[in-house]
Amino acid sequence: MSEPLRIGLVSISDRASDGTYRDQGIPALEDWLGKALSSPWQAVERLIPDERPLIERTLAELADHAGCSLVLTTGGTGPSPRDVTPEATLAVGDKEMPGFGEEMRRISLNFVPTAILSRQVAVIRGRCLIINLPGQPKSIRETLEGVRDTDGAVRHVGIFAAVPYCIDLIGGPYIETDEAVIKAFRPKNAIRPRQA
Ligand SMILES: Nc1ncnc2c1ncn2[C@@H]1O[C@H](COP(=O)(O)OP(=O)(O)OP(=O)(O)O)[C@@H](O)[C@H]1O
Ligand SMILES: Nc1nc2c(c(=O)[nH]1)N[C@H]1C(S)=C(S)[C@@H](COP(=O)(O)O)O[C@H]1N2
Repeated sequence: MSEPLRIGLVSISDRASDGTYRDQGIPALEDWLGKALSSPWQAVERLIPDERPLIERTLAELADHAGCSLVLTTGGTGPSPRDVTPEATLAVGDKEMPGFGEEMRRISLNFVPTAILSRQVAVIRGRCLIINLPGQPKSIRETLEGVRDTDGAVRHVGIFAAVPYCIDLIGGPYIETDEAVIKAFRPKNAIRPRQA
C-alpha cells in the first residue's frame, strides 16, 4: 500500500483572503478533484493574499513539509501589479514544466479571448508538481478537464490528463481517475491494474 496522495490547494486572492468576498477557489478545486479522482487523496488548504514572499513560503512548506505530491494554485496569474503567482512559483521551482502553461492557455482560448493574459506556469520542486490555474473559479474545471462538445465528447483534453504520469515520474503515489471526467494518459508499460 503506497502513501496516500496529498494535494495542496492554494487560493491566492487579496479580496477572498480579507473577506471582501467568499473564496470560491478552494471549493471549486475540491469539487472538481472529488469528481475526477478515484484513488484516495487528502487536501491541504491555504487561502492567502497576493504577497510574493508568503506565496513562496506556502508553496515550499506544502512541497517540503506537508508531503504534497501536487499543489494547485488559483489566482494571481494576470498582468495586474499585485499578480505575482508565476514569479513566486518559478522562484521555488527546481525545474520548469512549460507545457502545462502553454496547454492551459490554448485550452482557455476556447472559453475566453483574454486567456492570453494568464501567465500561469508549472514547476517541479523536489517530489512535488506545482501548477498555477487562473483565478476565475470556473477556469479551474475548464483547464483541468478541457473542452467538451455539446454532446459531452472531449474536444480538447484538459491538462490533468498528464498529471498522474508526471507524479509517477517524480516518485509520488499512483493516481487513478474517473475516465468520465478526465482520462489519465500513461504509456502502456506504466499502467497498473485498476484497484478495486
Ligand atoms: N478566490 C476567489 N474566489 C472567488 N472569486 C475569485 C477568486 N479569485 C478570483 N476571483 C474572481 O476572478 C477574477 C480574476 O481573478 P484575479 O486573480 O485576477 O483576482 P484579482 O482581480 O487580482 O483580485 P483578488 O486578488 O482580490 O481576488 C476576480 O476579479 C474575481 O472576480
Ligand atoms: N479557462 C479560463 N482561463 C482564463 C480565464 C477564464 O475565465 N477561463 N480568465 C482569463 C483572464 S480574464 C485573466 S486576467 C487571466 C489571469 O487570471 P488571474 O489573474 O485570475 O489568475 O486568466 C485568464 N484565463
